Amino acid sequence: MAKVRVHELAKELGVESKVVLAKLGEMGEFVKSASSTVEPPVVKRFTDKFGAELKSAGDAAAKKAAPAKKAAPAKAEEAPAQAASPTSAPAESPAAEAPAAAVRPGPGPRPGPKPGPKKAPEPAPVAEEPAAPAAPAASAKAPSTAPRPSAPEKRGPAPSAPRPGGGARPGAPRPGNNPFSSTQGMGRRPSAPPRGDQGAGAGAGTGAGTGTGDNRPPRPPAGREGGGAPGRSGMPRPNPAMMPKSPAAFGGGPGGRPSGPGGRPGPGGRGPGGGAPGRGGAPARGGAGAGAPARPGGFGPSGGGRPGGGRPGQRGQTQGAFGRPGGPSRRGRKSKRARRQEYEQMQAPTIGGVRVRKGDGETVRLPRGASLTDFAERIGVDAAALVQMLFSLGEMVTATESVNDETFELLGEELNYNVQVVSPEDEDRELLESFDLEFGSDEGAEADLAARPPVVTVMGHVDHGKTKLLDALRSANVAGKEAGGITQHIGAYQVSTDVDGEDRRITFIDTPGHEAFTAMRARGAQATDIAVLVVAADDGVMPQTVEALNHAKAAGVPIVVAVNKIDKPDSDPTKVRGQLTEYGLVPEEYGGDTMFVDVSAKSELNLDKLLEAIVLTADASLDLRANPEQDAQGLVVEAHLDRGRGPVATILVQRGTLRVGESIVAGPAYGRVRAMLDEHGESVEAADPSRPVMVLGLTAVPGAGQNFIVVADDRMARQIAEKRESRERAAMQAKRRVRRTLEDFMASMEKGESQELNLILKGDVSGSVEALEDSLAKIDVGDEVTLRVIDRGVGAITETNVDLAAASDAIIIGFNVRPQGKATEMADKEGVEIRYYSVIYQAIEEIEAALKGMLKPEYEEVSLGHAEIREIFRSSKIGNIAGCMVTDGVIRRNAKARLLRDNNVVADNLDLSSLRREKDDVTEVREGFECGLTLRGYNDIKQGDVVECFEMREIPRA
Ligand SMILES: Nc1nc2c(ncn2[C@@H]2O[C@H](COP(=O)(O)OP(=O)(O)OP(=O)(O)O)[C@@H](O)[C@H]2O)c(=O)[nH]1
Repeated sequence: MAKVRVHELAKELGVESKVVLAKLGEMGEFVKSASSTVEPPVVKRFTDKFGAELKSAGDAAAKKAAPAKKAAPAKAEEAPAQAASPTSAPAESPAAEAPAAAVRPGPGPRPGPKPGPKKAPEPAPVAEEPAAPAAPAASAKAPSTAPRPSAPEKRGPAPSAPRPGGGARPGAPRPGNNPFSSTQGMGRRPSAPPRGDQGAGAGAGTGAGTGTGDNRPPRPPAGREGGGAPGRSGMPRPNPAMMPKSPAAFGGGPGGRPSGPGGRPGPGGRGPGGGAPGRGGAPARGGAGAGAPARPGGFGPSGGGRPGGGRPGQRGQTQGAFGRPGGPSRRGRKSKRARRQEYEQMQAPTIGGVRVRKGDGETVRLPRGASLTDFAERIGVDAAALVQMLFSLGEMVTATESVNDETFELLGEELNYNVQVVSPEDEDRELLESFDLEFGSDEGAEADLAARPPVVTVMGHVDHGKTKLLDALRSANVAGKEAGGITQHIGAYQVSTDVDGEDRRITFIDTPGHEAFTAMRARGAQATDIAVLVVAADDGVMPQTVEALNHAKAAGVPIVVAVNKIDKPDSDPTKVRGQLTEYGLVPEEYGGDTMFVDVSAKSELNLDKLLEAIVLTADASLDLRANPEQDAQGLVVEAHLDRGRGPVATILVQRGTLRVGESIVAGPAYGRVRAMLDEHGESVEAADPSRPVMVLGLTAVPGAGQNFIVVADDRMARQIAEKRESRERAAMQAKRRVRRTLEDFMASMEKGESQELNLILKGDVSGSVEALEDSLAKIDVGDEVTLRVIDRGVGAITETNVDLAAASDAIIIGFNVRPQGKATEMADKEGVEIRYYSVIYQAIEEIEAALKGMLKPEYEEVSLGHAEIREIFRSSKIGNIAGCMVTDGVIRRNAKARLLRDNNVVADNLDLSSLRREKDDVTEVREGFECGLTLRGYNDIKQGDVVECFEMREIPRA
């Protein structure tokens, strides 16, 4: 299904584009204008939702217009019919025939000559004269001038001929019938009915039709022709704002270029008829055609032969004749718009010196990362006004920059809109919905659900043995099952265990630590069914034990406690039980409901008991079932870029079955599953619920915790992925933008600097990059220094990274990755620093130190001592020398000093420039000693004054 433009959709439903735009807006679709395209799924949703409603509204509107439409043709047809009736005067017959024929233009050409000769002889000689000229005319022109109501025969011949522009018959402008018009198109405007309408009205009176009226806005005076007005009266008046900007907007259709006949009509010159609401093009032509015989020397198709020159009525059609661009003059419209704006402005309140129209508290939904321009479009104001408004509110934001949620909230409050920034999850759900997809729930009924293995995450304090335990569980299992199998770390694995004679599988997420767990949860993804809390029996409950426990509890995940290292002599499993009881984890043996298993990862002790406890806990507190038959869905556990295999992602199937060859979209990555491997490196054809597999074939590296979903085809996958990517980018920009108020800006300008550390993070797996970024975000060094991660990614450090770093003064942090190609060389040349790490904490520590190094030093005053001035020696060379007694502390040369008189500071921040004991220059003099000193540039000292000596010392940053 091809994309559809808004106006096409509107036409289909018979409503105005703005109605469709408004409805789309209600649906949360962000469509700019009538010419914007709408994705097929959105169209479907739209028509499902509003189709019926709008269609009926559209029909109603059409019906309203219809009577007028129908009335005219009816009248017209009636008239000829009457005319043709035997009761009519014979003289009228020929003329009457012509219109009759014209009503059905198809046979048009025939009737002309036919009735002509046939009936002409019959009528009385009186009739012969006028009829004769009419007949040929009819035969030649009837088709084009088709609509000729009763007027002609009444008015008779030539003089009134042009008038009958009455041609204004809707059916008249039949394609290809006008021998004079080369431009006369085949139903170029399917909107013939309105034209007919107008024509019917306008033409009736003005004949002048001139077709020229086409693009004109309504001109009330046009109604002067009398006929025009009635014809139009039944119609909605075209809104100037809705008028196309150029004739081209009409598709150059008959309306756009009155063409042919219109060109020649002498009568056409009477333009006003054309004043009829523009589209009267067709009928006008009719009129013109009628006029043709009178003025055969037109310009032909170029139309507007003498379109009244600069008359407004003529615009839009002058091109051919005068070589002027045929576009409508904008003067009139502009002033109208300006007037409207002025009016609106008058009603608009002033905020910070800017007039912006306020809302009525209506809800405006914006995607995260939207810009002021997006917001301005939704509420129909000028983006520049919003920029200015924000500026006055202390925020400096450009119109196209992504704006953060708080700023939108602020704006919403000021302007009385309920701004809803759609959360990424909601946005994603809506995105999938637009493709008729839903993530997160099983399809089908209860009966379709089948039991699935529990998914387990191992958490606990540092060094309590998480990794060791995961390794032990895996190798013990592998050893038992497939001796010799080479296990690979793919981020998750499955083991099986025998519980009550039943073979039960358990899936372990192989990235220990609650960082991975929380990172997933932060994305709204919950992969974990059960948490194994590892506590070393020799160490007991530690801070991270509690943290992990809280995370699991917050996620509502049942906990199994693995009391580890029981092989150690100083282990005390009982103590661990006691400690955890305080945190609400009461062992079963104490009457609680938490299973505690004493294990030793090192000696592989009680591992089977731990597995059993997991299965039993799952059975007792969880209903782990999923539909294995549907299209697969799940989560990305880990992903990285493999040199040989390209992007590789370990995914966990949560429901459905994933098969090789299926199209999937995982976060912003998509592709077709080329191959699937399990933790033993064996290829897998199908992965059922709770099964972790490594998937090859994606186009990019998705992030840990992002969801994946099987879709119908690659195209859909790509569309979803692209949308996600652009949204992610926008959201990232919004997040990255440091919220900087005007005050901040001023302050940093005053300081003459602003300190910012830009980083580019590269890591081997997405999990580590995310963990690093999250941890960096938590470094708090106050407001003076900001840390910005300007780019992050998985894979080697490339020249592009160096390029970006050079351009933005950034440092590149490589975590378990090396540079690629000439990246190092380039970095040296560009002066870009690349730092390599393999331990996260080290990276964080160093960056924190760097940030602190960027802080301006802070000083504190440290009092050194006091000296009382006992005597003053005056020297012409060096000024007044104070003879002092150090009363406490020390007096140090080059230190700072202040002068106190009766305990009041009389001079501050003086420099103690020289210090002597006896005749020797000294650096310091201690309490109880006499000394002579001078204060640089200060001579106003008196006996009894006290010199306080102090130093400014840098305060070490915490
Ligand atoms: N004696 C004994 N030592 C163990 C046992 N389990 C783990 N260890 C040791 O404890 C240390 C830490 O084990 P890891 O598995 O690395 O601990 P971890 O919790 O994964 O540590 P982080 O990854 O730093 O959070 C290692 O030296 C292990 O050999 C055990 O059951 N008994």
